[in-house]
Amino acid sequence: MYSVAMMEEGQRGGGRQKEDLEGLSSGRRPPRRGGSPSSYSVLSNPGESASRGRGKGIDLRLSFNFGVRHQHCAKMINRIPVALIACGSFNPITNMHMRMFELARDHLHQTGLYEVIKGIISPVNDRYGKKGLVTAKHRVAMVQRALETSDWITQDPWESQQEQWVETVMVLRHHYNVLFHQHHTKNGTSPESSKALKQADLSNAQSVAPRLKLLCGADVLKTFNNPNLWKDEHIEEIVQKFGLVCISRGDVHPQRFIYESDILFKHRHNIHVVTEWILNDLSATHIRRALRRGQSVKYLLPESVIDYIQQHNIYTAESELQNVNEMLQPLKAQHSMINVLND
Ligand SMILES: Nc1ncnc2c1ncn2[C@@H]1O[C@H](COP(=O)(O)OP(=O)(O)OP(=O)(O)O)[C@@H](O)[C@H]1O
Ligand SMILES: NC(=O)c1ccc[n+]([C@@H]2O[C@H](COP(=O)(O)O)[C@@H](O)[C@H]2O)c1
Repeated sequence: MYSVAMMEEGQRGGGRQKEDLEGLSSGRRPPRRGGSPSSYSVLSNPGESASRGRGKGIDLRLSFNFGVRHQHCAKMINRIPVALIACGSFNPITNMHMRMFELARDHLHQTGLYEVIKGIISPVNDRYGKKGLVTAKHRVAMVQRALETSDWITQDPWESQQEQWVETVMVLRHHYNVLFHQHHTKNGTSPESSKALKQADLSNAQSVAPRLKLLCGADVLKTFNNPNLWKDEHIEEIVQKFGLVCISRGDVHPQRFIYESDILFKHRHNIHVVTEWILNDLSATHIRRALRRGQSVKYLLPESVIDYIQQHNIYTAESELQNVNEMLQPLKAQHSMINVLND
């Protein structure tokens, strides 16, 4: 069902996204939608961040925020709704994981094409087999605490609750189906009527089914290169049918991997590369190491997560030995296939 409903962005709208991306990378303004003179500068509005999220403080910003929010909503009309999903270990979740969502949302809004409607964090299944991976029960609880401060990023433990490790494309298919059904329930439409609407113009934005894009760091894009880790047809499905938002990580820039891969290059217009200019090398591995050594991790992850880690004494020399002699599940599957072929 989802394959009918989804389409590569570059195939629609006469390649407008391509223009937008080129416009952005060259510093040109992306083309405006609906002729509004400032429709792309949604997030450059100084009141914007105050109008999102917190919003509980009663002060003079209230009336100002109302105006800004109203303006913000007006600017979001006719945009393609997008949900972003990040799959990973989150062992533990760090500030950078949440920042990744903020960077991606800013970027997509600034294209003038999309409205990001939600973020989803999907912690990997315990059977993934990664060294030092603590149980999903703890990783999910930590993500839950971290997300208390976000009004748009959510967590979905579906992946972690499956019997086995699940390939990322399956996770995307599952969440796309959920989104698709939620959309129709909300609008009181049938999935069939939406297929026709998808071909129609975007003026009826409420009726446009949301897209789901995979959000990841450049290191994940780099692993696409490893044929034992990812199947080509899965990579193709991810970039063609869903789309990718990839954040640069340290000095790892995704453009090279896109250029060097035929599949990624072919679907490059469905890959959004976002540069994080505020460089930091924050990773869950660094956090676990510091914790094992009794060093402070304050300001690298939310206080509520640090409290949880301390209460449950999660990261120790022992926990780091989890799966130490294990092969990653995707490699294992490939390995057994090669053995069968050799027999
Ligand atoms: N500093 C960062 N910059 C950009 N992306 C990041 C950063 N940290 C994590 N990510 C991204 O977040 C997602 C989830 O990552 P994951 O849970 O594996 O965290 P990690 O910090 O890379 O973990 P580990 O150090 O254990 O490998 C991945 O797509 C990863 O690329
Ligand atoms: N073939 C696949 O679908 C495949 C292969 C390797 C990793 N992954 C996913 O990528 C993410 C990587 O997480 P880590 O960076 O923590 O290893 C995980 O969610 C994992 O399930 C998927």
